[in-house]
Amino acid sequence: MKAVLILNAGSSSLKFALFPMTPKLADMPRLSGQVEGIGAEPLMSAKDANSGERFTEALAVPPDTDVNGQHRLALEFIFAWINRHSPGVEIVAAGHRIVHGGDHYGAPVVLTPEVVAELETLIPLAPLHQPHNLRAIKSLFSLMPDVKQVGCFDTAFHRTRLPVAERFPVPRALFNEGVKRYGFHGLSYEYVSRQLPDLLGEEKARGGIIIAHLGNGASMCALRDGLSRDTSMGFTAVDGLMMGTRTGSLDPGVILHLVEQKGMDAKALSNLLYKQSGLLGVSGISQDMRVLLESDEDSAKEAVELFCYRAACMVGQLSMASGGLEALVFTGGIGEHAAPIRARIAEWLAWTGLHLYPAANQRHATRIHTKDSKVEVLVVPTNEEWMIGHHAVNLLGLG
Ligand SMILES: Nc1ncnc2c1ncn2[C@@H]1O[C@H](COP(=O)(O)OP(=O)(O)O)[C@@H](O)[C@H]1O
Ligand SMILES: CC(=O)OP(=O)(O)O
Ligand SMILES: [Mg+2]
Repeated sequence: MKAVLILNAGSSSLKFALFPMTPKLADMPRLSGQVEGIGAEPLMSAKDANSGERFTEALAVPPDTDVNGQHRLALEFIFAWINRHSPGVEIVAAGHRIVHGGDHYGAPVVLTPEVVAELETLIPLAPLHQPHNLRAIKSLFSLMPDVKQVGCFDTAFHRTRLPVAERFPVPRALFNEGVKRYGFHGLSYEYVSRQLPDLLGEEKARGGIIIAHLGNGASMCALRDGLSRDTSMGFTAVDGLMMGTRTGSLDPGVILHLVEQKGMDAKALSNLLYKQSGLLGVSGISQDMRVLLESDEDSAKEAVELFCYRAACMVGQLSMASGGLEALVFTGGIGEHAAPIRARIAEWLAWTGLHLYPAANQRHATRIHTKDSKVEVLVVPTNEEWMIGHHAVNLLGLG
């Protein structure tokens, strides 16, 4: 059997899928799974669709292994598992999520060592993702030198954003050097937006839509005519919404204060903004929404409330770019699975006439709004892996 291997390195997870080519890309993967909790307690869960076997195992991580080391272990663990579960499978292509494509890459690309070298220059703009994305590609160069690899960019979907949504109010010279708003989670938005005509009808799907991708990394995208018009993340994936460990938007004066009054250098700041803040920083307990929702601590409740408030504010802000709000769509680990978070965000938005139907929300139904809600509210599981596979097969002319 021929198959396409997909690797999707997120900030706290490494997801994989092996899609059969039968002869075009299958809808469902033969093997799929992820190591989640990278940086905390990595746990591998995977599924073999052929045998129906499900597999879960905590990774043995030597003490003091940093996030990079944990991502490396996760990759080795996944390769070994795929090897054991894919006798008779011929991998004919591989597809990767690459978080930052910079100014140069606006569409999927066949990966060569030269392309990877160029993408390495963007590591400072996506320190939680780009190194892991590129490590997976380089590992496959040596493990499967004959297999063509395709890179798909999180930034690409936002190329249609409004020109005004591209700029920061900084001197022109910086904009010309590439200091601009790119946006991320584009593969997720592309996958989810493709489902909307079926779910909402063609006409409504062309209207003002906001997709909320709430995972360990979180962002929102304003769409009109099915295209990205603006998004909450900017130059880097630390902007916008509050996240698992990232601040999201922050008064730049806070950074000046930390440098001038506390003598923090770039490394310390990066650590604070990307790794010590967000849900983890405010709660002092965990970056994992599941843990916070179960906690009775006031600090956990405060972190959850701040997450929801800032998410609701962003819906208000982005409704400008989408020219109204016909539908709000939840996706990502939190968006798909955390009913209390969807409910609290909806409460803040009640003034718009948006109302959830609690029982539908509780069971994570596709449509979770009441009959009289002025805004449709959907839960649509994302599938970045399928989207990457689709692009890889098209670009390589395999399907
Ligand atoms: N049942 C659940 N309830 C609340 N939060 C959940 C649930 N399942 C997953 N999550 C949250 O989803 C996050 C991971 O989202 P995901 O989109 O997979 O992450 P990544 O950003 O690494 O791709 C976890 O950190 C966890 O907080
Ligand atoms: C761009 C980004 O934040 O990705 P993730 O949610 O996978 O961390
Ligand atoms: Mg993700």
